[in-house]
Amino acid sequence: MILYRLNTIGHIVKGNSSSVIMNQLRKLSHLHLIKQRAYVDGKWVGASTEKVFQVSNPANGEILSEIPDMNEKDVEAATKAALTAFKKWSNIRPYDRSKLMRNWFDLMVKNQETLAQIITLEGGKPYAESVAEVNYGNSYIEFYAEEAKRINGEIISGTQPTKQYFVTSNPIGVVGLITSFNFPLAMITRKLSAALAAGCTCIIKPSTDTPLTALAMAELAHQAGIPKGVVNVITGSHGSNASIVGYLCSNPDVKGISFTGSVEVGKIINERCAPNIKRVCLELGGNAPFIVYNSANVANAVQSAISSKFRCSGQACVAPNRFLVQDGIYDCFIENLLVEIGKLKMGDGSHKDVKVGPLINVAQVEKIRHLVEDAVSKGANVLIGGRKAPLVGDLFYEPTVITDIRETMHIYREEIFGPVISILKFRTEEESLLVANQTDLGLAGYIFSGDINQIFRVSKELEVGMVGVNEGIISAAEIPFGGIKSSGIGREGGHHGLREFLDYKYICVGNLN
Ligand SMILES: NC(=O)c1ccc[n+]([C@@H]2O[C@H](COP(=O)([O-])OP(=O)(O)OC[C@H]3O[C@@H](n4cnc5c(N)ncnc54)[C@H](O)[C@@H]3O)[C@@H](O)[C@H]2O)c1
Ligand SMILES: O=CCCC(=O)O
Repeated sequence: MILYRLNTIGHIVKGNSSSVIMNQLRKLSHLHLIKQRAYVDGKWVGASTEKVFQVSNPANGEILSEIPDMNEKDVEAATKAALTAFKKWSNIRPYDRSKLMRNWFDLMVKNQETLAQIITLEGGKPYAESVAEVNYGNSYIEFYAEEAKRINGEIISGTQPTKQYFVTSNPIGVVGLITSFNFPLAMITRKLSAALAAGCTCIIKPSTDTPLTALAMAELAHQAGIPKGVVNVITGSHGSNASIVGYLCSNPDVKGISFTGSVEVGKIINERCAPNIKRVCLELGGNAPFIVYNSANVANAVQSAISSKFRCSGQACVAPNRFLVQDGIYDCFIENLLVEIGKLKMGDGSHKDVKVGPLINVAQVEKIRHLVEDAVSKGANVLIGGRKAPLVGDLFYEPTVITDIRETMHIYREEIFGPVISILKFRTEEESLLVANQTDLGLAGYIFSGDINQIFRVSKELEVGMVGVNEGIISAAEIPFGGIKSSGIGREGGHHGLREFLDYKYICVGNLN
C-alpha cells in the first residue's frame, strides 16, 4: 500500500503520514494541487497557533484534509504582505498584469479535471457540474485578463476655456474577498480576477466548508508567476470566521471588502465596515420567482426548472425559490415536472450518473427539513420527496415538489437553498407580479412566456437585479451579476465588476492660455 505524508511546504508526497489524509485524495491524479497550508506572501504557511480544522466530504463524511485555523495575527501578516505587494502590482503595466493573469488562466484550464475533482470532494457537487463550474470560473480570469488592458481615464469637455479636466481610474488598494461554499472556484475568480485586473492585491477568505479549491487555485497562481503578496489565502474554522472577517473589515489598510454569502453575514460585514466608510460589495441571498405563464413552452419551462433548481442540489443564489404557475398550464407543468424529477439520481457526485449530490452540512439539511415541515403543517401538499434520504447519506435530501404554498409559510419568504420546488397557482399577470415582488430579496427572477409584450412588461416590473426570459441559466463572465433590495450592493462580472475595485481621481489643470 502506498502511504502519503505532507512535506514542509504542505504538498502531499509519498511516505508515512502522521496527518489525517483521506483515502479519496489518494485517488486524485494530480496530488500536487491538494494543499494543507494557507498561502501568505508567496509561502505555504500554518496558523501562528498551529491550530487546524478538518475539511470533510459531504457525500460520506470522510475527512479530506486538515487546514490551518488562523486568527487575527495571521490575517495581519497577510495584510502586511498585500500592502507591500500593492505598491508594485498597482504600478506595473496593465499589459504585464494581463499576461500574468493569462498564464494563470492557462494553468487553470490545464488542471481543470483536478480542480473539478477537488470541488466535488469538498462540496459534493456532481462531477459534471464541477467541470462546468471550472469552465465558468475560468471565464472570469480570461475576461478580466483582457479588461486589464482597457482600464482607461477620461478627458471631460469643460465650459471654462482656461481649464482642462481629466479623470483617472486607480486601484483602491488591498481588498478582502470572502466567499461562500457553493461555488468555491467561480465565486473567487469572479472577485479576484476583477481585483487583479484593476491593480488591487487580495486576501481571500474561502468558506470554511470548501477551502481546498481556493488553495489549489493559489498554487496555480503561484506557478503562473503572480508575485508574492498579490494573492493571499487565509483559512479558518467556523469558530474563527467572525474574528478573521472582523479584522479585515476593521483594518484601515484593507480598503474594500467583497463578500459573497448569506444576508445574515452580509449585514454583519456591512456594519463592521461602516465606521471606516470602507468600500463594500455584497453578493447575498435570493428568493427568485420562476413564473410560468399560459403562453409558455412547457417543455422548455420544465427543463429550465430542473437545470436551474437542481444545480448544486438547489444551493445556488440564483436558484428559483418560488414557482408561480398560471392556472391554464398548471396541471401540464406539474405532470411533466414530476416525470423529469423521477429521473434524477441522488448520490456521491463522483459517480458519473449522479445528478443531485448532498447538501453541504447538517445545518443546511435541518433548515430544509424545517421549511418543508412548516409548509406541510400549514396546508402544503408534498407531491414527491419531502424527506431526508439517510440510506444515501446523512446530508442528502430527496428532490421535492410541494404545492399550495401560502404567504404564512416560511418557505414563501426564506431562501430554501436545497432541492425543493415550491409551487403556487395564479390566475392573472397582476397577481403573479404581486407575489413575485412580495419579498425583501431581489437577486434573480425568471419568466416563461410566449408573449413578447408580456415579457417586456413583466421584466420591467420584477424587483430583481437579473431576469431570465425563457432561460434558467443566466450567469456569464461578461454580464453584471448582482441584486437589489437585501440581495446586495454592487455588481460582479462584466466591465461593471471592475468599478468595485477602482477609485476615480479628477484632475483639473487650470490657468491655460
Ligand atoms: N449573490 C451571489 O452572488 C451569491 C453567490 C453565492 C452564494 N450566495 C449566498 O450565499 C449563501 C450561502 O453561502 P454560505 O452558506 O457559504 O454563506 P455564509 O454567509 O454562511 O458564509 C459566507 C462566508 O462568510 C463566512 N462566515 C460565516 N459566518 C460568518 C460570521 N459570523 N462572520 C464572518 N464570516 C462568516 C463563511 O466561512 C464564508 O466564507 C446563500 O444565502 C446564497 O444565496 C450569494
Ligand atoms: O450561487 C450563486 C452563484 C451562481 C452563479 O454564479 O451562477
